[in-house]
Order: sequence, then C-alpha cells, then structure tokens
Amino acid sequence: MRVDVAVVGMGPGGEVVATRLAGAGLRVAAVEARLVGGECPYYACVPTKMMIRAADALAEARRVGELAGTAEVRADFSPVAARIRDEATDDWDDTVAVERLTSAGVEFVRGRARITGRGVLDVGGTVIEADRIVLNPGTDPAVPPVAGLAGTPFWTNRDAVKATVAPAELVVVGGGPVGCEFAQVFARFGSRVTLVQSGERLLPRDEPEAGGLIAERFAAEGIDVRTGAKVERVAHDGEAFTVTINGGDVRAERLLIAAGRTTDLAALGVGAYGLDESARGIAVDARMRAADGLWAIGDVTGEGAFTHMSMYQADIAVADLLGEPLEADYRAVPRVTFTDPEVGAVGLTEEQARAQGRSVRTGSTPIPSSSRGWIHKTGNEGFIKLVADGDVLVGATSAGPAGGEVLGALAVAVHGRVPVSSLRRMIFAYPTFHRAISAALDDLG
Ligand SMILES: Cc1cc2nc3c(=O)[nH]c(=O)nc-3n(C[C@H](O)[C@H](O)[C@H](O)COP(=O)(O)OP(=O)(O)OC[C@H]3O[C@@H](n4cnc5c(N)ncnc54)[C@H](O)[C@@H]3O)c2cc1C
Ligand SMILES: NC(=O)c1ccc[n+]([C@@H]2O[C@H](COP(=O)([O-])OP(=O)(O)OC[C@H]3O[C@@H](n4cnc5c(N)ncnc54)[C@H](O)[C@@H]3O)[C@@H](O)[C@H]2O)c1
Repeated sequence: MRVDVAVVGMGPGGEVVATRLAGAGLRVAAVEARLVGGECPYYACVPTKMMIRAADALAEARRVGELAGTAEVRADFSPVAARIRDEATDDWDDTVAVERLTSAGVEFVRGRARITGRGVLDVGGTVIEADRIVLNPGTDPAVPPVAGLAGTPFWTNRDAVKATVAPAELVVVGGGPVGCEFAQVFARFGSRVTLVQSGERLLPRDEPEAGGLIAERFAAEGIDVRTGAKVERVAHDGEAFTVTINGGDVRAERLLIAAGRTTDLAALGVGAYGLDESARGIAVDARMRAADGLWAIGDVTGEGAFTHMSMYQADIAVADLLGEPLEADYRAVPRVTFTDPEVGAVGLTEEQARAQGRSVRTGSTPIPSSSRGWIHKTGNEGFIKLVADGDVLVGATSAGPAGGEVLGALAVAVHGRVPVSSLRRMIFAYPTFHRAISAALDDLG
C-alpha cells in the first residue's frame, strides 16, 4: 500500500490527524493495534469518569444526613459496570469508530506497526509506504520491578475498568492521578483500600497543598494512605494477594498497579529515523516534528499525558502537514484530577515558577471560608492558589467542589496573559465557587 501519510496509533489525536488529512484530500492510512480511539474511551478517561460520577453520587447521598434528613445508601457496582460496558465501550468493540474513520476516507489497517525504514511500515506482513509518518502510539501501564509481582493476576487500569464488583480489599500502588481516582471510587463502593505511594505526597506533579488536601479527605473516607512507602514483595495464593509494604503484610483481593506509564520505542522502530530507542519518549519541536518526515503527538511526546493535549498537538501536526504555520504553546496546559475534591491546575506550580528564576508572588484562599463554600458545608474542602510573575498569572490551582470547572476562568487568565490588575476589576458572580478567585487575587498583595 502506498499513501501520502501513515498514522500509527489511533489515540484521540491520531484519529483527528487521519480524519482531517483525508478530508484535505490526502491518501491516508491509519494503523491501530487494539481499539480505534485509544486508551481514553475504552480504558481511561471515559470509563473512569463514569465510575467517579457514580461514586460521587454515593458520597453526596451520604452527606444528606448533615443537610437534608436521612438517606439509606446501599452501594451497587453493577450499574456502573453495565454503563461502562454498554454505553462507554460497546463491550470494548470499536466497530463504530472504525466506520467513522473509513467513511471519512481513511484506509484502516488493524495491527501493530513497526518502522522498518524511512517511510516504510510493516504491519504483520502488510507493507505500507508513506511519504510522511505521524506517530500516536500512547503509553502502556508501567509495571515496577517488585519481587513476586510478575505472573500474579494484578490489575492495571485496563483491568480495573472491567471490574463487575468492587473488591473486598484493594491495594493501589501509585499515588498519581490514576491511583488516586481509582482508590476513591472503590473505597466509596465499599472496598477496604490501601494506597501506597513511593513519593512523599499524593499527586506530586501538583502543588503540595493539593496532595495534602486529598490525603486528608482519603483518610476521612477510610482509605489507608501510605506515603513514602515501598512495596517490597507481592505474593498471590490463588485467592488473594499478600503485599509487603515497609515490612508489614497487607492481604487484599485485588492489587492495582498505577505506577506511571511506559512506551516501547524499540518495538516501534524509531531508530530508523535516528531516534534513541531507549528514551522515555519522542522529543518533538513546536510543530510536532520528530525527524525529517516523522511527526509525533500525544502522551509519547512527554508534554502532558492528557486527551486534550493529544488533540491539541494533532491540530498542530495537521497544520504543519498542510503547510500552515502553527506552533505549540504549553504555557497554559490545564489538567484536572477528578477526585472529590477535584484538583484542577493550569500552567506552572509555585516550585516550577521559582525553578525558572521568576519573581514569584502567590495568593491563596480556602474554599470553606468563601460564601459558597460556607453555604455548601459538607464536602466543601478546597483552595485556590495563584502563582504570579509580575502582573500576570503563570499558574493556578483550583481544588474543591467543581474545582475542574472553576479552573476554566484561571486557564483563560493564564492563556490570555490577563493582567492581575484587570482580573481584580472583574465582577465575579455571587455566590459562586469561582468568586473565591477574587479573594486569592487580594491575597497576592
Ligand atoms: C486511568 C486513566 C485515566 C485517565 N483520565 C484522563 C482524563 O480524565 N482526562 C485526560 O485528559 N486524560 C486522562 N488520561 C490520559 C489519557 O488517557 C491519554 O492522555 C489519552 O488517551 C491520549 O493518549 P495518546 O493520544 O497518546 O494515545 P492513546 O490513547 O494511548 O492511544 C494510542 C493507541 O496507539 C496504539 N498503538 C501503539 N503502538 C502501536 C503500533 N506500533 N501500531 C499500531 N497501533 C499502536 C495503541 O493500541 C493505542 O490504541 C487518563 C489515563 C489513564 C490511564
Ligand atoms: N484526570 C486526568 O487528566 C488523568 C487521570 C489519570 C491519568 N492521567 C494521566 O495519565 C498519566 C499516568 O498517570 P499515573 O497516575 O499512572 O502516573 P504518574 O506518573 O502521574 O503517578 C504514578 C505515581 O506512582 C508512584 N510510584 C511509582 N512507582 C511506585 C512504586 N513501585 N511503589 C509506589 N509508588 C510508585 C510515583 O511516585 C508516582 O507519583 C499521568 O501523566 C496523568 O497525567 C490523567
């Protein structure tokens, strides 16, 4: 097969690239080893957010006692499992997505592509020759080298989203977004959860206050959070796991590994373009070029493992392939961890801004002392923190109820370089959660 452009990996960005280039009249081949759409719709964002929606409903029902009388709550995971199977993933079947692709004029090839030379791909014996190649291979769950772990029936995110019941006990290894989101979901459905994080705090990519907030809430919900802890050994006796953490044993029905992600660049064959196959990712320039004739987008670029980043980079790669000038700007990358409270952040953390030698000022305010936070009462924990350099915000965190939605206003401020003096003159609707931004601005001094 000979094409103008071959796209390897149909993650969220790969689908955009293939569809838009075919729409522009190019001959495009799209290769996908597993499911068209990638990790997000089948194993990540969408099913986990359905779990979270359900778990949050349970948590809100349990808050009725403090606000509105009584409610008897009996958790049942089966509607969640059914919704993920039927509504989110079509039982992990991508027929509809493949049809969407082919009806857009893309030639679809199912299989694992390997670059065998510049402009040449091998997909299980099918050879594709392409003038240009775009890589969107995503990542796989990283499995840490823990004694006894290999060969046991541990879960990764790909197994956890297929759960049909909440396990009686669950050990989660990893306190990043994946580990935190799953830990809270299963705890709210009744699992006894132990969360093991090798770092000193949860959500270490975020402001330290965010990790502290989530650790406090998790403790209040009965999650056994072990930070600075090491899993030394894992054993499975056919029924349950024994996980040895800092010398003590925890027995659990299930073990979820959420310890980061990895990509196998050697299997992809990027050495044919002179790239380092032992690297953690593929470095790209501001137009997503990795080498002459090779582009890369998505998690593999290391610019932020988010669906919106994959789609943003897809737009830039498409522009470059069509000869339009457009360059990536990562100043205002937003991100939301959908724990309760949600942790939304944009741009730089205070530590990152200081490390760049900026003249940093910070301002913050607790959500419970805002009008809306006080009215909200139970479940109102959170804060807003702003990081300013001169008269512009270079970063912000919004943690709390609807923290990810409140983030929208802060993302506009960072993206648009709106002067702090102008933000201070803004009218913030009363009594919204986002009105707390004005108190954080006052605190900037
Ligand atoms: C549990 C979990 C929850 C998440 N929640 C969120 C969230 O709420 N919001 C958010 O923005 N992000 C979230 N993410 C991150 C998000 O899933 C990814 O950033 C997103 O899927 C974009 O990834 P991608 O475009 O790099 O490719 P992916 O989605 O990883 O897709 C890459 C595709 O390429 C295929 N592939 C790889 N190599 C080859 C090859 N050689 N040949 C053919 N095909 C190949 C793979 O099979 C895969 O389907 C979450 C991640 C996880 C694990
Ligand atoms: N809501 C969202 O947007 C969302 C949700 C989930 C994931 N994601 C993205 O997916 C990516 C992967 O998330 P993740 O949470 O798997 O990875 P991560 O790298 O963010 O976090 C993994 C954590 O596991 C810990 N860890 C590593 N090895 C360990 C070990 N042996 N024992 C104990 N702890 C260990 C690390 O200290 C780290 O904090 C992230 O980059 C994230 O941006 C996004």
